[in-house]
Amino acid sequence: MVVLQAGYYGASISFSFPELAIISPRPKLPPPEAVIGCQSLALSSVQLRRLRVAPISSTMASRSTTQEVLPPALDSTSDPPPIFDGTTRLYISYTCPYAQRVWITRNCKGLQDKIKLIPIDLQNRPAWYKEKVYPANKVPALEHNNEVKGESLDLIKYIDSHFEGPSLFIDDPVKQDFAEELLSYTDSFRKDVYSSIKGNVYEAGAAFDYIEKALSKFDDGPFLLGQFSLVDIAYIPFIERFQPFLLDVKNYDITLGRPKMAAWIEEMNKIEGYKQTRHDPRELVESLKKRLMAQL
Ligand SMILES: N[C@@H](CCC(=O)N[C@@H](CS)C(=O)NCC(=O)O)C(=O)O
Repeated sequence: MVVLQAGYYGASISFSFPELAIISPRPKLPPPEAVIGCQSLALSSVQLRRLRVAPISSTMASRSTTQEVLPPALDSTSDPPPIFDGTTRLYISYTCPYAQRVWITRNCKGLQDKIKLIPIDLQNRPAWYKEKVYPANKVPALEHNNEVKGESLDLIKYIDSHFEGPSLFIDDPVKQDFAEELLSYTDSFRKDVYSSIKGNVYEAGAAFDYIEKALSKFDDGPFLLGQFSLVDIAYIPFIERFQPFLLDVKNYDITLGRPKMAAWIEEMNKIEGYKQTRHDPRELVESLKKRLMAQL
């Protein structure tokens, strides 16, 4: 695990993964006053060195550097917010990879003041969430213009096209076609890796090879469409979980022999809007282990 930690800017948030059952009754959250961002965290000297030397391009730098104070999660004892009062609200769980996609999108567009985060404790959900906000009773959900919408892949596109901030969709028909192909593969990707965790991990190789090949398609940048886009945002929460888990549990390094993947992860780790949503990899691994054990 030492190797892994050099590349991470951990935040003290625990993790939940829907297919892998439960971790703890209540996710461990940062104290209300905690600031999620590299400055507030206890970093090792290696991490600090990486942070100082990390080259951040001007485009990256403009992608939101707001250090946000995260609100505590609402649980069954919490009152609902004043729903449909005109405020735009993003209901998330700090531990949900699907919600993380939308949270990253909101951060990367610099919408911290326009879209209010409402974290929900999924293990002790408030009844009003299903009754008054989102009958599907899942996160993420977005309250906007007197409506509530769900589904992370729909929401990242919706936020990108309905709100201000830098566009995260690439205006090129060839890239757009490829974006749709990649987005429609996200679910199979997740399922393939998940089933390989239970069985032969080398079967996951094909899923990671697909990503490696995708990263080779455009040579105008290290991201899945060359330049940073919603497609990177759709995959990264799952890679963030699979990478440390497979390394720890199966001794399988997803970046070995996949140089594009290694470079992509390194570049993603420099995106401020993503960094603010990241989890401590040790907690990810421990949570996944517990969940997997519960299923065996
Ligand atoms: N397809 C949905 C999946 C969302 C999802 O499964 N969220 C989980 C948390 S990671 C959830 O809310 N689970 C609560 C439940 O199923 O009761 C999306 O992409 O938004």
